[in-house]
Amino acid sequence: MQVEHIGIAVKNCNDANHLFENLLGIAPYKAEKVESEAVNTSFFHVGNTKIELLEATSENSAIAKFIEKRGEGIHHIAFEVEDIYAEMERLKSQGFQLLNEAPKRGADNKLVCFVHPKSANGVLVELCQEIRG
Ligand SMILES: C[C@@H](C(=O)O)C(=O)SCCNC(=O)CCNC(=O)[C@H](O)C(C)(C)COP(=O)(O)OP(=O)(O)OC[C@H]1O[C@@H](n2cnc3c(N)ncnc32)[C@H](O)[C@@H]1OP(=O)(O)O
Ligand SMILES: [Co+2]
Repeated sequence: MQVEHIGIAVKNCNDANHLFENLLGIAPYKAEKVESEAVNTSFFHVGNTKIELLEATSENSAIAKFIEKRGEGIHHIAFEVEDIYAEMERLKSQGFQLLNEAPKRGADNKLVCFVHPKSANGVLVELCQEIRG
């Protein structure tokens, strides 16, 4: 299985873009607003995976709540899956608590589903499957 991306909650995407440009020595390859999650994102390629910076666009965003409670930092790990519907069924039957009933549209042309951190050793897990065709 491949780590598709690591999500990092930031207060300000512009500032964080500069910081990560300096840290990694490369520029972000894309920025995308995801309305359904109330976030602005930007992405950096790192080896076979990506860093996703996430800034809240509303105070109801999961990112705003996270930063309020815990401050900036690593927010989630996303795993790439071939068949998100099958993985959701498999994880449900294993007792994991899924945060959405059906996959939803994420950034970067992906269908995504989240697993509650309370059922995954305190780690918010995102499953993502590329939207094909
Ligand atoms: C664009 C897309 C993409 O890549 O395509 C994205 O990534 S969007 C990324 C943004 N979207 C999401 O994260 C959507 C899924 N997330 C959610 O539904 C929510 O953020 C939850 C994970 C359910 C947490 O919500 P909320 O804080 O309101 O719930 P809560 O107060 O009941 O929190 C329950 C406990 O989980 C902890 N908690 C909250 N967020 C956490 C996180 N990211 N990692 C680890 N623990 C976390 C809280 O501190 C709390 O712990 P204590 O009980 O110990 O105090
Ligand atoms: Co993500």
